[in-house]
Amino acid sequence: MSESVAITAKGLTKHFGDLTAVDSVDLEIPEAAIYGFLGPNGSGKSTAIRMLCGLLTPSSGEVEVLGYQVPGQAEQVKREIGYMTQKFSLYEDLTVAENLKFLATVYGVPGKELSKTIDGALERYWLNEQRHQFAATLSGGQKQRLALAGATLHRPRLLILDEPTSAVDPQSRRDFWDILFGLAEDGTTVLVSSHYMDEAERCHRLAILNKGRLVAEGRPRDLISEIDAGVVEIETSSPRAARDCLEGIDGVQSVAQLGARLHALTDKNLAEPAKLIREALNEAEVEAEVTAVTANLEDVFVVATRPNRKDGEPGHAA
Ligand SMILES: Nc1ncnc2c1ncn2[C@@H]1O[C@H](COP(=O)(O)OP(=O)(O)OP(=O)(O)O)[C@@H](O)[C@H]1O
Repeated sequence: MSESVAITAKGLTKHFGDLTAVDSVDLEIPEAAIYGFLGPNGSGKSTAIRMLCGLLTPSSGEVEVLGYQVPGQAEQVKREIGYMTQKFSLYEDLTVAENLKFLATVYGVPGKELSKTIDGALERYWLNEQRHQFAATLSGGQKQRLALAGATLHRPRLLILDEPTSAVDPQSRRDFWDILFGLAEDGTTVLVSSHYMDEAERCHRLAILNKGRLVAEGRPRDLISEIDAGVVEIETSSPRAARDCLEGIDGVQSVAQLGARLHALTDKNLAEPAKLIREALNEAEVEAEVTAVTANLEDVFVVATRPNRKDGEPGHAA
């Protein structure tokens, strides 16, 4: 990954009437990085991304993208970006190759480069065998690769992906990410919003937003190692009783269900968090296996987006 900066934002803010959708966000996004935006529904991810690439005018704040000032030079930026949303927006009654040809023409790819561009895209996105197939008949993963091929035909320096893999199976999601890593290696900066932790974990860097504010930022492994909490895993056949018993105990910040297990997030300064939890469960006669564990990204997310009990504001984990 190169160390140059692709995007700098200072005090980025967007109001919609009385609502502050994005609130004084400062960001520095490295060039050729896959940069993730994670946050609950309505936390401002899409609004922030759209402002960062010049598609939406900020209420206040400054953004520099690929050397251009936004919003002043937003038109120049638009030529450098590729945009793909979760909704499949290509023509279902055209073949794969016809869809790409249409898009290449819209992007102004010169006639003599057309077939080379399309052949290159079919190769890169593993769609050669489907080139004469109607888009409507493609699998979810193939449609998604076609959408990505379409969004990158003009070789954008910045690629925006809004929840790109919400409709595909895990294998297709892995394949898709392999392609993204290839694009980043070739120098493309990728902004991706997601609800999936496994997807967020693959990003080079992450911004976690909550109620429009940046509440954590960094490399996933650093966010995990610097988490402002202890994590205790609880395996029990009575998760509800365990939660009821633990919530509200001094030193326990929150209890969240992760798959079949519970994760209790405890104050970081507790000497023996597992002992505290074990004793509380024993006293309440809830049978459970209790172990102190290393945090994962979901724990980071819970800590970063939890309401701060004292003032009702989001907690700051960064
Ligand atoms: N054009 C708009 N007019 C009014 N309010 C808007 C507009 N666009 C977004 N909002 C509001 O701004 C807030 C942030 O929305 P945004 O779509 O950026 O969140 P998000 O984190 O991307 O959400 P999701 O994960 O659900 O896509 C929400 O409360 C949303 O309703």
